Amino acid sequence: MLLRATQRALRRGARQKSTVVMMRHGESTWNLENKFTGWYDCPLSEKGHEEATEAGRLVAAEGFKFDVAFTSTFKRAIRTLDHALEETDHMWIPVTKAWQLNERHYGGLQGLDKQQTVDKHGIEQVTVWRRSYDIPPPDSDKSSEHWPGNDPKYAKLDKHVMPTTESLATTAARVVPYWQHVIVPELIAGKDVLIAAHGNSLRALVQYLDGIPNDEITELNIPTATPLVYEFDDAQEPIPQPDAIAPLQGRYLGDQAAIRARIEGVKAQTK
Ligand SMILES: O=C(O)[C@@H](CO)OP(=O)(O)O
Repeated sequence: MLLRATQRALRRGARQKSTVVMMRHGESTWNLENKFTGWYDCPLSEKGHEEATEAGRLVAAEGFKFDVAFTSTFKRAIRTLDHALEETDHMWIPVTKAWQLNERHYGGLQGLDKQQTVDKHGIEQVTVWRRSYDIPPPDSDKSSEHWPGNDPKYAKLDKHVMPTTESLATTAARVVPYWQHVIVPELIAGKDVLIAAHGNSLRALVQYLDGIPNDEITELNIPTATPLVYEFDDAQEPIPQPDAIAPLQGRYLGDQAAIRARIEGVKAQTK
């Protein structure tokens, strides 16, 4: 019945809008300690749990409804999604945990203190590692706990696709196809989607959605647990939202001045 109604509406040329609310996880224990995290599976800090709960309340206050949710294989994102689902009373919807939405792998930098890394290598080099489009951090050793090929979580996956490091470009090479082949079909089916993921996997996604040039994405930082709302038209193109902070076309929910301060806070993790 629903399918027929949707098909009839599309034949009549009606615009079918879908909503995707995405959020980076709340503060993790390694964010708190200012360590490069990447694929290290640390939990949310106490503040991270509070941030994620507050993010869920902001989404609930706007009355969004969701049909499906996506997150990564990391507990900081999974717990953030749980808080959002609980606050919005959507704990019943199907959740997919996909490694393709994982944080960018930080290679040999994982576990290092960000400021000490600046002190050792200089701010220019560290900014290239953190934010350049296609220059990855040094590789992680394949004998190290930081190589996902040694993690039982990924035992069923082809070890050849498990990264030793990733740039934003190589992160996008897994995030964007996942969006196109798994999430877009949900939008085409008329579903509304909630995503909890990571600073750099979301940077890769919004770069694609908003057509942000490679030399501008370097300036984009995504704050923790701040809902980012995208509306899509019936061609699955983002509809520019009022109050969006350029170059994004989606809008953040919450106090805009506080959000801008949080964005600056992410940038200032290395000085
Ligand atoms: O350490 C990381 O994995 C990421 C996100 O926390 O850090 P950055 O913002 O420096 O890319």
